[in-house]
Amino acid sequence: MRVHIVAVGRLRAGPQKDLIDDYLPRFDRTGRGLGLGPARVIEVDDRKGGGMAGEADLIRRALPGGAVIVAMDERGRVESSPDFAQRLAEWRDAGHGDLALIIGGADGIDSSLRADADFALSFGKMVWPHMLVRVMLAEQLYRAASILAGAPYHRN
Ligand SMILES: C[S@@+](CC[C@H](N)C(=O)[O-])C[C@H]1O[C@@H](n2cnc3c(N)ncnc32)[C@H](O)[C@@H]1O
Repeated sequence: MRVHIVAVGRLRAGPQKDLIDDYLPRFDRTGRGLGLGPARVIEVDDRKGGGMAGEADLIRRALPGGAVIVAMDERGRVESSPDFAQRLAEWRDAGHGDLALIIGGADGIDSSLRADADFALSFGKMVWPHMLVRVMLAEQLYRAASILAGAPYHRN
């Protein structure tokens, strides 16, 4: 199952990009034997100032057809890392070829797009900066693959 992190804004070179460039290849390597990956980041940038609706349009166009759609949303469901790993495995086992995880911009994800998502995943009730959510998601994907592979990265 290919993984697409669809995110608003451009991430410049720096520590956050370095972490993503570390975690996603680790996810790819660990997930390869599990039918997970590769993972990539698709950045969308609404330069025309269309607000959340404009961003939602760009995001919709970037979504692979038939993908499971997950909205990253502080109002969504909080899960343990093992539960998230199990959820990925269930989507994979159900035969889904693509998983898209959407991270909104400063104003969040347009309500119509949130309503269309198959699942809303929360990293807790606090609102995090979207660039940090990218890093956290990349790490949780790697952690999930490690859990499913029985690798020692995750310790309870
Ligand atoms: C700065 S936040 C925008 C928050 C905005 N107030 C809203 O109503 O969605 C940017 C994006 O980061 C992600 N995000 C921020 N905090 C999150 C959390 N606790 N759990 C999951 N995603 C989060 C969401 O995708 C959100 O759209």
